[in-house]
Amino acid sequence: MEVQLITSLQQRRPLVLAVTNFITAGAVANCLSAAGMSPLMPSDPAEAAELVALADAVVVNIGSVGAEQAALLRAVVTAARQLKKPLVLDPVAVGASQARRQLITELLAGPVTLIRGNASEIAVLAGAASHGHGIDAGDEPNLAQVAAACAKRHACLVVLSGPVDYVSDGQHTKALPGGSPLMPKVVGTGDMLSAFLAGCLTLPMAPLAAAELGTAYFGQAGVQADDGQLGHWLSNFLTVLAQAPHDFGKAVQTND
Ligand SMILES: Nc1ncnc2c1ncn2[C@@H]1O[C@H](COP(=O)(O)OP(=O)(O)O)[C@@H](O)[C@H]1O
Ligand SMILES: Cc1ncsc1CCOP(=O)(O)O
Ligand SMILES: [Mg+2]
Repeated sequence: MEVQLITSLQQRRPLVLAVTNFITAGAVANCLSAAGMSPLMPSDPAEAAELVALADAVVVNIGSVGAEQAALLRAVVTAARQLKKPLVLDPVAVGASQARRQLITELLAGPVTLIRGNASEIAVLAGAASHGHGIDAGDEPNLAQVAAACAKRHACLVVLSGPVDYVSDGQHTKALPGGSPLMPKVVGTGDMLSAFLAGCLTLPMAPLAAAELGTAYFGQAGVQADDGQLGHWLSNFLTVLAQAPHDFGKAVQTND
């Protein structure tokens, strides 16, 4: 069932409009493309409404928080809400600066479909103590509760990633093991997961189930891409994503 859904998604090639950051934009575009999705990265707020209208799903990421990027984020988020597109928010390093916290508060004044962040980022958005170190997560306790609290507070789905990923709608929280210890060492894996989940929200299933499927699928692809060498992980991962999903459909199914 899950495998058929992923195959149908790849046949549709959903257009994912992605405002990422200047560090990981290329990796995110290649990840989406390998996974059978069509990436488009906007750069001018003036074209936001037109590009969002073309998109099947939208992901925004606050990794680069300059004034121009903030204007682009506002324009894209506003258009996504007006046009009722699935909208994923990635609060990169939100605990690191006042500017990031302000921007996130502004972007979360309206609804989003899903927030995807690491444990420290989600803790900040849940109003809990957090121990992040720039883009990296610190040690945070009670991860399932933190994910659920964040989902309730912002009335959306939450994916809290890490050695175990937690997917929550505030009422139900699922823990999904998977992934590789190499993944937090490759810059951009979180950004890729956020963008990938935006595309998964176009699946013909409940958004919570789509978020669980997408998170499990990404994690299993991450396991398969691990040959023990950090420098190989990203190219292996693109190769695994580009394979027909039946090649690792079993692993996805047993993860549920
Ligand atoms: N120690 C780990 N073991 C296995 N997978 C991990 C580990 N840390 C992160 N991941 C995986 O890496 C991806 C990105 O998560 P994370 O590193 O938390 O995001 P970010 O890059 O935003 O900090 C997710 O798919 C997650 O499951
Ligand atoms: C290094 C860096 N600096 C600002 S954004 C960014 C990339 C963050 O990517 P990820 O959260 O996926 O590791
Ligand atoms: Mg991140």
